Amino acid sequence: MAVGDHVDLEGFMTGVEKRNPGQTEFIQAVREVAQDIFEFIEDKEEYHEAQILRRIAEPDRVVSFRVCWEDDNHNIRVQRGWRVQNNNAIGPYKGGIRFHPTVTESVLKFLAFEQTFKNSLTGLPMGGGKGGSNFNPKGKSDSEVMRFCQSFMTELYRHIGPETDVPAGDIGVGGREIGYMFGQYKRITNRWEGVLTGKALEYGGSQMRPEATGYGAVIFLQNMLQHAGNDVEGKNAVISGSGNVATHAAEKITQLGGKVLTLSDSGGFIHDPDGIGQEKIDWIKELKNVKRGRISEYADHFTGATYHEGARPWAVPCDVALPCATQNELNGEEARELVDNGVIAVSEGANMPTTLEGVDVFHDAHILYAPGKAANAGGVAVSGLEMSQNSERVSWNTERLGDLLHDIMTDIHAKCAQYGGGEEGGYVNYVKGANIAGFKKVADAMLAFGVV
Ligand SMILES: NC(=O)C1=CN([C@@H]2O[C@H](COP(=O)(O)OP(=O)(O)OC[C@H]3O[C@@H](n4cnc5c(N)ncnc54)[C@H](OP(=O)(O)O)[C@@H]3O)[C@@H](O)[C@H]2O)C=CC1
Ligand SMILES: O=C(O)CCC(=O)C(=O)O
Repeated sequence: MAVGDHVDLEGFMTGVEKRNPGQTEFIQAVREVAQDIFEFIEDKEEYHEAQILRRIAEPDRVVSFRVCWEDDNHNIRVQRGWRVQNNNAIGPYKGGIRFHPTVTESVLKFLAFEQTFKNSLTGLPMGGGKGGSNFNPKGKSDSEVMRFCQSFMTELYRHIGPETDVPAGDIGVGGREIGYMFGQYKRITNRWEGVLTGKALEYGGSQMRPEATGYGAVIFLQNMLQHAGNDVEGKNAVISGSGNVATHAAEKITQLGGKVLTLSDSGGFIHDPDGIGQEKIDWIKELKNVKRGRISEYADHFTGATYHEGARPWAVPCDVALPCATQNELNGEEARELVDNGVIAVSEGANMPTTLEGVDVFHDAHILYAPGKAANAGGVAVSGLEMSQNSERVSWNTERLGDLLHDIMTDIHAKCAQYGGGEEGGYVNYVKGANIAGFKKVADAMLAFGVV
């Protein structure tokens, strides 16, 4: 037996905490996975012997670099950039880039760790990675964003490639930023290749990629509800965020006959009892993606809607909730409020938006609860399909991609139900299901490689 084998969960977590001091988000993400995996591998000696979980919880590498750029007033600005390459057992590293002032190494390590399980769940050959910078694109001119992106890529390009690591967008990185980064990669390397996903259709992007994460989270929600004999139709939904994921989740809820009551940004949330239907969603997309405005402006524009400064939307009574903004945006108290108000299902468009205490509240109340690594996997899944289209030099149509997204989300639901089912009263623990199903494929690949 190898040294350190068969430590219990707490012993394992003590080691993770010692090796990653102060990295609270990373430690939280590892704990959430480890508690299920310890139970799963209890009688599976080969995973213990090969120290599989310990190895997945240690990124293959973390690259950190300086990003210098010049603002419009000719001041030299210095930011930090990172790429965390967590695990490439089943395919090239794959995962988004986040530009936000709250970005730290801990945040990117948690995201890359989660991505490893998520990408495995999609069934596509993709490993897990994530990158970003503490750069804040808000309030910057297009020229400033372009200069920052070019400088960021001038270092990043040496660590990525279509067979090595394929980044995409995340918070603060949308079509504009992907365009600037792809242009710079092409300029430096003199190669046109599918090194980024989330590209525009004109230069190798995929149909359905912008919609995929939000639509996927609602398809997963629909699967959970149908598995329990219910449906999205007629349900009131509370959604947080007003970016790519939130607006497309709202769109899909509306298409399936539900009513969206709220959206938010980091300033507060809007509540529209009449429902935020397609026309209003289009208005918000324009507000956020073109005018780069604040969600508070919605309440000035649409009568009947109210804006709640500095608050989150979880106290608004609803049937289903979709956190689609950021990590730890839904705590234990808010989860209890949702449960007390009669929520029946929660589907996470964001990554780790619910605190560990909040997750326990949902499980104790037997709420249908889908963790981000399963529910928001539609985005990276269509990114994987964008990679396939780029390699083949073809473009598939919207219908084909929509069908593939639907099938992949339905398959992820089935895997979660397989590994997370069998609980009292037929309850499915989707966290456990996602963790085990995601882990197993990566772990078995790692076993095949021996000690590397
Ligand atoms: N884009 C994708 O394909 C995928 C995204 N995700 C996850 O979904 C979530 C949203 O990403 P996406 O929609 O792409 O990002 P966007 O940048 O398009 O939108 C982010 C939204 O979240 C809000 N937000 C960001 N940080 C905070 C904060 N600290 N507190 C409150 N609100 C905040 C933003 O408000 P404001 O404008 O005020 O900052 C904005 O409304 C993230 O967790 C991301 O990791 C997961 C899978 C794929
Ligand atoms: O499309 C991708 O590669 C990654 C999307 C992403 O960042 C995520 O799934 O969290």
